[in-house]
Amino acid sequence: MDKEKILDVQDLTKEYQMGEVVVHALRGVNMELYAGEFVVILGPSGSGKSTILNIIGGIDTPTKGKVNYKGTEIGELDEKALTKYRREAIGFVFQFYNLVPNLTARENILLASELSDEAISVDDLLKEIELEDRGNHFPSQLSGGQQQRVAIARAVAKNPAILLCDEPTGALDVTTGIGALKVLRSFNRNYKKTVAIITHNKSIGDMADRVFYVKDGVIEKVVVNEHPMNPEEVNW
Ligand SMILES: Nc1ncnc2c1ncn2[C@@H]1O[C@H](COP(=O)(O)OP(=O)(O)OP(=O)(O)O)[C@@H](O)[C@H]1O
Repeated sequence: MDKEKILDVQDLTKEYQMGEVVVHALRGVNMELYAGEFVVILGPSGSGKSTILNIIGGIDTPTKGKVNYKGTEIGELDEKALTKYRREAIGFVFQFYNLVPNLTARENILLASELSDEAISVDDLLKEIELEDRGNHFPSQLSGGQQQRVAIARAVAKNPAILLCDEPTGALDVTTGIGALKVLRSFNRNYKKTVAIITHNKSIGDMADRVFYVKDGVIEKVVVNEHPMNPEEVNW
């Protein structure tokens, strides 16, 4: 069966006018995301990865080009519909976990689940991230890797179709980084969510179904892995 194309990105450009100089962050990006795929976006610093992710996620707008989500052009949505898209279709995970410090792990996840009518149960999520006995702990009482797992559960809680992750392992060491990748992979496989990860770490590409290589504001190459590795097999 053909995979469902969930997101179609066409000819995105993004320019910043910096005084006399125009910075071309994106120069015509085309990409397709398919339902249930685990996608890795690789590329050097400044190549445009975060810009792509932020535009896809509806938190930035392109200078030109289109993002089509399941048949809807997100550039044509009014503010209310765009907010709904951001809330319901997209989950974000960042390098620094951005948990609310005076809320427990459980409350951080619960807060996000209240944004959706189709939220995933917090107990299921705490189990999935192997922190079922730490739900009542505050972020400062958790390690970096544990906090990132809570941040991932929080992003998944509202049951979004697409999870966008900007350097989710950037602040973690190998062991805890692989722990975060395992959680992302299990959400991807168990809940059939599309997961897109930006990373500098080429070896993480080995666990992707599809790898996009970004260079100088364009997609230079797309590689499909017929046999993606398990997170624990990735040679960091
Ligand atoms: N607000 C802004 N104003 C001006 N230039 C910007 C702005 N945001 C991004 N840029 C420029 O756009 C280009 C792409 O930036 P982007 O953050 O998307 O790259 P990246 O591949 O995610 O980099 P990194 O891996 O270092 O995070 C860079 O040259 C950057 O300096």
